[in-house]
Amino acid sequence: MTSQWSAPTTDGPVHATVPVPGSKSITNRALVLAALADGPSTLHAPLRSRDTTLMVAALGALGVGVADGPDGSWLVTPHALRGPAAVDCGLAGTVMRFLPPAAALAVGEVVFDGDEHARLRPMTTILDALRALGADVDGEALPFTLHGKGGLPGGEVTIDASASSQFVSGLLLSGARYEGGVTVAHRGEPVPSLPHIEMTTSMLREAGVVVDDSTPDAWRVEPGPVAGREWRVEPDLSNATPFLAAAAVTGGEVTIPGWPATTTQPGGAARAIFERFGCAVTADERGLTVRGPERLTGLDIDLRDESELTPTVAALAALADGPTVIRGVAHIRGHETDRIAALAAEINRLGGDAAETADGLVITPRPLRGGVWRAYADHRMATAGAIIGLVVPGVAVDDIGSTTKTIPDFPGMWATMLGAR
Ligand SMILES: O=C(O)C1=C[C@@H](OP(=O)(O)O)[C@@H](O)[C@H](O)C1
Ligand SMILES: C=C(OP(=O)(O)O)C(=O)O
Repeated sequence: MTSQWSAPTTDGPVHATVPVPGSKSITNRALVLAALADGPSTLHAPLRSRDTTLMVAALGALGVGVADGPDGSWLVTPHALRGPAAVDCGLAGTVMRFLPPAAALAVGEVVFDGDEHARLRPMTTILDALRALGADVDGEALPFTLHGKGGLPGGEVTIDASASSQFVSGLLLSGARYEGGVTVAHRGEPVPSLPHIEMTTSMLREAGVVVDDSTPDAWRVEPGPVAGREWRVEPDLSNATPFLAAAAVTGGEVTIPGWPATTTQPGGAARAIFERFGCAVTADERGLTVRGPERLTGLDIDLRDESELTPTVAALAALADGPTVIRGVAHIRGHETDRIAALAAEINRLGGDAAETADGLVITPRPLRGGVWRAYADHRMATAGAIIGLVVPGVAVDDIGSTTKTIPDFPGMWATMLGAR
């Protein structure tokens, strides 16, 4: 179901404190690790959105117990994974890439499918890797079927992970439960979104798993138990960026409470990125605060490590004072939609000047006009449209419902933020 939304325009600086829900990436890793653990786990402040409830439903279908705690937490009781089961991945990369390596441990058949666009997202690399590690898989992309044998030999595999870091993360998350553990080597163009692999290795270590990542482009997970534990989920720093952008484009001030002092989330790079656009950024006991400048500076930026920030950066760039070059994100053509093509098309539709390059965009600011901003079912395209709509009257986002992928109530949060000034 799609839902057109008139993006609110503000006639003054936005001033607000905006608590943001938990990290999608941490929540879905914690769920998988909790499902594979040797005892119960609790996830405190998990994200409850489409991507994470799909993960919970899938684990439930495989026999894992996930119950609601009294305070919004999730209580996970592991169980030997079993089919037959059907897994709906929606459009979630973390479900389609993190769950098959776990489901390969199940007894019985597990069928995976997802949204129409999910069927186009790259999967062959991880399915071939699972075959090389001993799994029996029919298919090259969604939909596909895993014939689980109750365990997996594991061992060494070489893959080209240049299309997604999630291929590496997915194999590592379940690797401790394979008989020989797993060694993943990458050969090819650079792996994108490397902080997300650090998030994986760091969470594995928190669960007591032995990981060796001392060699670039190679990761070793020793076989052994995964500990059940208490997981505390940080706020989603990438989802914080549209709200921080509201301060940036209106010369206002937005604070995100609970911003961690250190993090493996690539959204942590938002601090430096907003500074480069000319914003003042401070971190104190209230959280992270961005103050918008009179005019945003255009910049030349490589977003390979934090590629999921590209839609926010592109929206800021379209409203800046000088041209911006975004580099290093060729692989985001395989995200929820082809984000390079989508951003260029939508900025240009509103009268802007955005040109696609092989690995990014060149955006030259021009006065923008209202019109329909298409989201392509992509939550971050939708929030990019909301940012532009703040200062360009008459922008309507065609599918604001897509934001439920990782934010339960984006329109409500946006309205509360605007009402606070
Ligand atoms: O592991 C994760 O949680 C993610 C890894 C990244 O994927 P890519 O490596 O495909 O960019 C990121 O863009 C995505 O939003 C979440
Ligand atoms: C690329 C993204 O999501 P996914 O986890 O579905 O890959 C994203 O959230 O920007």
